[in-house]
Amino acid sequence: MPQRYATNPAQIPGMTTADLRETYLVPDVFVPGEVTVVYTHHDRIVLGGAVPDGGTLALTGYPEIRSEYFLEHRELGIVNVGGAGTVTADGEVYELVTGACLYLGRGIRDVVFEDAGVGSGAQFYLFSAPAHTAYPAALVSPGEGTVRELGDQVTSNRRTLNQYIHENGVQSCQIVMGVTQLHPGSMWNTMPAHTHDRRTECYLYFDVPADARVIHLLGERDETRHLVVADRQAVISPSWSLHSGVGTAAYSFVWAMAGENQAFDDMDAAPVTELK
Ligand SMILES: O=C[C@H](O)[C@@H](O)CC(=O)C(=O)O
Ligand SMILES: [Zn+2]
Repeated sequence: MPQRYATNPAQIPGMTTADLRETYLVPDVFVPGEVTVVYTHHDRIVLGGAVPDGGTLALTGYPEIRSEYFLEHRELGIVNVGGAGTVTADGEVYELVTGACLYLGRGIRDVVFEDAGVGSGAQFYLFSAPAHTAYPAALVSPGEGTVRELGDQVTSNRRTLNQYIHENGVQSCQIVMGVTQLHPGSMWNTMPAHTHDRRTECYLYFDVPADARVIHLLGERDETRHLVVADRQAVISPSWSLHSGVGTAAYSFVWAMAGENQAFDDMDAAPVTELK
C-alpha cells in the first residue's frame, strides 16, 4: 500500500507542482478489476477505490496496517460513484445504487465488491480510519442524508450538500462523510474556504466532464497553492490546509474527514479577502 507521510505547512513554499501532486493528489483511484488504496499518515486515513469490472473483488488485510483483515482495527465509509453495485459484508448483501453510502464498522472480516448486473460499472470510493469500537453497518440512499442547500447562483456556488455519516446520521468512531453536488452553472465549492485543524479531510471529485478540471486550493491562507484535478481524482487536505475549489464546469465531490471530533460545523473560515 503506497504510503503518504504526514507533511508540515513549512514545506509548502519549497514544493514544486510535481511535489504538490505527489503529496496531496491521488490520481488513479479507480482501476478496473482492482482495489486501490493509499495510506496517508494524516489521521491514518486509508482512501481508495474498488472497481469490480464484472468480477468479484475482496477487501483484504495489508502488511502496512498489520491487520489480519482490513477492518480488524478500522471502520470504512463507501460511496458508489459508478453504476449499481453490491457490497457483501460478512454475508450481508448491501445494494448500492449510484450515489449510495454504506458504513461498515470495525470487526467485519469479509468485504466483497461486485457489480449489480452485467456491465453495471460500480465504482466504490473507500475512506477508512482507525476505530476504537464497532458501530452497526448502515446503508443510506442517495439524497436520504441530512441535506443542506448552500451558496447562491449569483456567486456561482449553489450546491446541495448531503451528510451521510455524521453526528446526526449514521454513527461512526471518527468518519464524517457526505456528497456535495454543484448545481448547473455553479462552480465554486466551499466558499469561503476553511480549515479545521482538528481533522484531515479528503475530497474525491467526480462527475467532472472529461474536458473540464477543478482548480483545488490548498495550503495556509497566506500561502495558498492549487492542484489541477480531473474526474475521479482525490485530494488529501491536512488539518492545517484550507480547502476549496472551482471547476470549469459543474461537478460533484465526496468529502470525508477523520480526527479529533465529528462536529461538522467545526470550521475556521478563511475569507477570500484574507487569501494570498
Ligand atoms: O468540512 C466540510 C467540507 O469541507 C465540505 O463538506 C464542504 C462542502 O461540501 C461545501 O461547502 O461544498
Ligand atoms: Zn472542510
